[in-house]
Formats: sequence, C-alpha cells, structure tokens
Amino acid sequence: MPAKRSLKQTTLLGFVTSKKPRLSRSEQTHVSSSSDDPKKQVTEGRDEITSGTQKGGEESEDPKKTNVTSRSSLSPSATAQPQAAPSASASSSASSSAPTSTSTSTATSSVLAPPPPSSPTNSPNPQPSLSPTKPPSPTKAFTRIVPHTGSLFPTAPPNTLLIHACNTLGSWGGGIAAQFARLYPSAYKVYKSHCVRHKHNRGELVGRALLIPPLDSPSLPGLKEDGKGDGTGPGVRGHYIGCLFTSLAYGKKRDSEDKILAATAKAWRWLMRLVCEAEEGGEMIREVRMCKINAGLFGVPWESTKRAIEGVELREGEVPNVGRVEGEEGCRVEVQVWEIGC
Ligand SMILES: Nc1ncnc2c1ncn2[C@@H]1O[C@H](COP(=O)(O)OP(=O)(O)OC[C@H]2O[C@H](OP(=O)(O)O)[C@H](O)[C@@H]2O)[C@@H](O)[C@H]1O
Repeated sequence: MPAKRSLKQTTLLGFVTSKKPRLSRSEQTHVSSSSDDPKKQVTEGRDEITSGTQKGGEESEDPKKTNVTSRSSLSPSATAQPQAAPSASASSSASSSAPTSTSTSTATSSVLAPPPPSSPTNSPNPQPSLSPTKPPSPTKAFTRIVPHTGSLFPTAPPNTLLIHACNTLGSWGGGIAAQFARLYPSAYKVYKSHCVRHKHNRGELVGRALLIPPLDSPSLPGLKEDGKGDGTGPGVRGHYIGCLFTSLAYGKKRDSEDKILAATAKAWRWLMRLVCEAEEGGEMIREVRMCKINAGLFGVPWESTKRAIEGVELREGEVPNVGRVEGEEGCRVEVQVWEIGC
C-alpha cells in the first residue's frame, strides 16, 4: 500500500553535498554537515522530497554513489533496498562528462514530511490506489519522449510529475517557471530555499535535480493554465514537480548550449534516480510530463535537448515504474512532452 504521510514520516532522499566520506546507509541517516545538516533540513526542507544524491564538485555525478535514503518512518523496508550502485558514471552513454571520482560524498537530505493538515497549501496529495507491486526493475532503459499538444498543466491528473528546467538562482520568474511559481507557491518556496541553501556552492547544483512532492493541494481553487486567476478548477495542482538544474544562471549569464545539454543529461539521470527512490519510499507518481525544456529562455533547440535526454542510458535504480514500458527492443521510460499548439 502506498505510504500515507504523517507528520512523523520522513523521506530522506539525500542531496549530498558535504565533503564527508561516504558512509554506510545507516550512518548516512545521521550525517550532518555544515551545509546540509539533516536536522536543519527537517526544519527547512520538510516539504522537500528531494533529492538524490550529491557530491561535491569533482565528485562522482552518480546519484547512487552518494545517495542517502532514509525512509525509516515512511517505509521501513525501503532502507533495506539494495543499493546495487553500479559504477554508474562508467556506463553513461549521454553523460560523457560524468565524473568517475567517488572520493567524497555529501548528505543532503530531503524530507518528505507534510505540514499540518490544517494548512491547505501544504496538504499532501491523496495517494492514488495504484498497486505498489511491480516487476523487478530492469537494469537499463532509455527514455522515450511522447509528444502531446496542449498546456502542461490543466489536464495533468493529481500525482503527475511535472518537469521543467531551472537555473540555480532561486527564482521562477520567467517563462513556464513563472507559471509554476503561480500555480505551485508552496513548491516554489521549497525550490527557492533549496537554492538558498546552496548559495555558496551553486555550481554543484548544475546537472542535478530536485523532486518536490505534491504540496499545493488539488482542492485549492483552480487557476487558468497561465496561472492567472481562477479557471481550471480542482485537479490542476496536487502534482510532483521535478526541477532540472540545467544552467547556473539565466539571461545573458546562462550557460552555453553545450553546457546546458551536458547538464540536462546529468540532471535527467539524477531525477530518474530520485523518482525511483520516491517510488521505493511509497510515492505513487502517476505519469510524467514535461514542457520542451531549454527551448524557451535558455534558447536551446528542442531536438538537441530531446537527443540528450533520450541518449541517457538509465541504469539499475534509475528506471522508475512510472512510464515504464517493456518492449521487444528492451525497456523504455515514456515521458510526455506537452507543447501548446498554435
Ligand atoms: N503552459 C505551458 N505548457 C507547455 N509548454 C509551455 C507552457 N508555457 C511555456 N511553455 C514552453 O516551455 C518551454 C520552455 O521555455 P521556458 O522559456 O519557460 O524555459 P527554458 O526551459 O527555455 O528556460 C528555463 C529558464 O527559465 C526560467 O528562468 P527563471 O527561473 O524565471 O529565471 C527557468 O527557471 C530557467 O532558468 C518553451 O518551449 C515554451 O514554449
């Protein structure tokens, strides 16, 4: 059964950024560092589902290698999941820039612990009654983009994961990010505080991702798809939000196209890992949607971004249940890309 969230439930899907040596899983749940003190995150990041794994700058970019996953209260069995961390960086097809070093790891934890039920903007989404049973995760898969026409938001059922590209400066001020900020104010706070927490090491965020659980309740009055005013009714929200850090900054200071594409591939792997961890912790993500990330303010041709994402070979622990299709030619993870039609 899907885990029902309570105040005491926590999911630590660690965003690791300290320079501490890698610890065992049991040790990792107690990791504390100046920048990513788990206790601090229980306070600061209690609405965060986040995050994979992290490491410091030159450390491995493989989420698995630094992963901190503590779901003791959410799903005790989850902590017993085998890590089976393959030498991830070695087999990445699309992330040639993936570091191979594993010298250090950090522990950033993200906490999936809902705020009081009385807070409407923070009410967690009811988990759908989907079967948690699944076939064993395949050891590799590729993402396949499935095009759809329409706005990303209005038809997305509750518990859909909506993905967009972000910079590390903590503002969802332009493009579709501004729509996210209006539609998902609680998620925006989580994103912003995450960026603030990393303000001294923003560079480490690039190529990583943040997974925010449904914090903005579907029972709230709806907004139009552009985020302005009422209109679309309940169900618009109640979504997971995936932030791909594909550029350090925005505007003229945005990264080069090549850097954005490399960061996109890395961040994609990272996010898929986070999704897997969330699923292991009992989260039931219903479908995955994204816009044509990088194709607006970042100015990267969509076809290049699509190639980068579809070129990432997802490995064990990175192949989520949601969107997974087993075909004759192997396993694929289908992700919907929504584009507003003319
Ligand atoms: N409702 C909707 N449904 C479906 N597709 C929609 C849509 N609305 C717009 N699009 C399309 O969505 C694509 C992405 O276009 P965008 O310009 O938004 O994003 P991007 O990925 O190039 O760049 C990211 C930086 O923009 C922000 O900056 P701030 O944080 O504000 O500083 C971020 O945070 C990053 O930094 C384009 O194809 C748009 O046509």
